[in-house]
Amino acid sequence: MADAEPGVVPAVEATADDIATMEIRGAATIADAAAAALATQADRSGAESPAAFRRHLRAAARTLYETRPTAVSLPNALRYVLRGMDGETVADLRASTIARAETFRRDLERAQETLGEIGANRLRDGDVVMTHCHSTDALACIDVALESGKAIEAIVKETRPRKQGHITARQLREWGVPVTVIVDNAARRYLDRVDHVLVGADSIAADGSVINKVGTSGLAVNARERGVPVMVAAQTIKLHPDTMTGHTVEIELRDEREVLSDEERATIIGKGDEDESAAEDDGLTVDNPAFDVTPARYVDAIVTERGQFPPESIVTLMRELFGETTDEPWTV
Ligand SMILES: O=P(O)(O)OC[C@H]1O[C@H](OP(=O)(O)O)[C@H](O)[C@@H]1O
Repeated sequence: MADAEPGVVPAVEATADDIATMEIRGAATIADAAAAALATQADRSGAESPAAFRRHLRAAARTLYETRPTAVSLPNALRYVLRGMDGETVADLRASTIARAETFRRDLERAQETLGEIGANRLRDGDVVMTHCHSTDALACIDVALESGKAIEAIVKETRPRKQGHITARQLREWGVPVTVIVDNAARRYLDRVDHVLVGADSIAADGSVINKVGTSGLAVNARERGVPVMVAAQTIKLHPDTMTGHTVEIELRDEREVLSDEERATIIGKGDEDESAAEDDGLTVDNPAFDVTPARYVDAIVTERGQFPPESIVTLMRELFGETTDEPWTV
C-alpha cells in the first residue's frame, strides 16, 4: 500500500487495505464501501478550511482508487460522491458529502433490487443456471425468481484461484437452492444441463464487451457453442465511461502466490524454499490475471436496473448516463 496521503483518516486507509487484499470484494460491494469511506472521511476530517477539506477528500478518493484497477464501479462511486461535495464552509461541505454518499448507497441497493426483478423475468420455473465467481447482481436475479415461487437449480463453478464460487454456493444453499459445485475445467461438460449462464461484471465497455472474473470468456464461448444463453447482471455503475473515448480497461494482475504457494513453486523448480538461490530468476513465471474480456457477440443480454439490453446497444445507455466526460474522480 502506498504511503498515507496527508489528511486521510485511518478508517479510509483501512478500507483501502481491505479492498486491495479482497477482504472487501465484488464490484458493487467495493463501490458501497468506497462511498461509505468518503462519508467517514468527511465526518472525521480535521480540516480547518474548505480548501483543506476538499483536498483531503480528494486524497481519500485517490487512496481508495489506487487499490484495484478493473472494477469501474469504484471510480464511478468516487466521482459521484465528490460531485456532491458542495458548500462554502467546512460544515456545509461535510454535510453535503455525507448526504451524497448516503444517496449513492441507497440508490445502489435499490438498483440491485430493480435489476434482480428484471433479471428474474428471464428465469423460468425449473431452470438450471451456471454461475462463475460471486456476483451480488447475479444472485439478486435468482433471489427474486425464488421469491416469486420459481424453482431454480445451480451449477456453481469453483472459480480458481480464490474460489469465490464457495461464497455463491453458500448463499444459494441458504436460500434452499440445490447446488452442484464443479471445478472450472468441468464447465463445458455440464453445459448440456444448463438453461442460462448467469454472471456479473466488473466493467462493461462501450462496445458491449464484458470484463468479469477470469474464465468468463471461455465459459461464454463454450456456452454459445452449446446454445446456452449468457446473461450478464450488471448495474449501470459497472458501465465504463472511459471506453467511449477509446480507452481500454486495465486487467488486474494479482500476486502469483494466489496461484502457486512458495512451497509449490519450490517443488516445481526442484529447490528448497529456504535455498537462497531460489530468489534468483529460476525461469518459472506465474501469471495471475484476475479478469478477462468477453466480446459482445458471446453475450445474449446485459441486465441493468434500467432494463435489459443487447450488449451492442449498451453504448446508448452509457452516453445518456455519463455524457462524454471521463476525468479522474478527483478532478471533478
Ligand atoms: O458487483 P457484483 O455483482 O457483486 O460482483 C461483480 C464482480 O466482482 C467480482 O470481482 P472480484 O471478486 O472483486 O475480483 C466478480 O468478478 C464478480 O462477477
